[in-house]
Amino acid sequence: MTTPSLVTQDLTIRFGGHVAVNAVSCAFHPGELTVIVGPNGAGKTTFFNLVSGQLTATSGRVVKDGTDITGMAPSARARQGIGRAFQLTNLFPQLTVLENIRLAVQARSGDGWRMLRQVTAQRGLTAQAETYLEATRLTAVARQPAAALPHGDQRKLEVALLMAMEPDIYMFDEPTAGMSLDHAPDVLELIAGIKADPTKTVLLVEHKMDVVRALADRIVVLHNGELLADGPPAEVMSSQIVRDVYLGTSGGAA
Ligand SMILES: Nc1ncnc2c1ncn2[C@@H]1O[C@H](COP(=O)(O)OP(=O)(O)OP(=O)(O)O)[C@@H](O)[C@H]1O
Repeated sequence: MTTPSLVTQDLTIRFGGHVAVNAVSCAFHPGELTVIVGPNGAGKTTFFNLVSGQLTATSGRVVKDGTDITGMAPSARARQGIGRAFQLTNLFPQLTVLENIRLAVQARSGDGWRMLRQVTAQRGLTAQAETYLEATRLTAVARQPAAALPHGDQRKLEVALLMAMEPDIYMFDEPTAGMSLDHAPDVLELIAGIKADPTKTVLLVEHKMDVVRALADRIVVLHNGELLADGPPAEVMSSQIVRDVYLGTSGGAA
């Protein structure tokens, strides 16, 4: 077993009297894709927010490659290699697809938003951006404004932006939500490609059981903010407690 890249220790957050994530201890490893499932309100998105920094834990810790990142802002966590796909919020809608990806490459390369750069360096950025365009099969729409893309291509662009940041930890929250059936396989293939890289750790929140079956190396089940089960997909999905509280309460899940 590899050393975990990401560990949560007794991770907890309270909203008033409500404990949305309750003492969740979990370790995530490079080369492994973990799907986090659970009924509505189980705490999945809140758990993600605690890892990526949108929320700060009431108690417990988040540790990335041995560094305690619990108190860090989202931008500092991103610099530590935590990458989370957000719908649309990272896009500049009036800029083209290529320009959006180029900005992400530039941000990661440490040049920030500096405009005056040498032509050769600019070309290097464009060449890198083009590799992510090709990887996400967006080359044909490279010159279109991001805002003009159909929903499915916008989701692919979100994956391209995330890849351009070259994180160690990829976090996807329902990556095919709202996508048509013909676009979803492209995004799932992209995520499968990322998980094939033994240096990358992938966390996925997902409701669709066909997506879980296609991608999961491991399943973590949250219920009422607590870790209910954690293990290989076949073991977790056949466990009686999971069938009772999760599959039993979520009619569309099976
Ligand atoms: N900022 C907040 N203030 C108060 N309560 C919150 C807040 N964020 C989340 N909660 C509560 O925490 C619980 C967990 O919510 P969360 O969105 O994490 O669940 P989820 O498993 O992602 O659900 P879904 O599958 O419906 O997206 C819910 O009861 C929710 O109402």
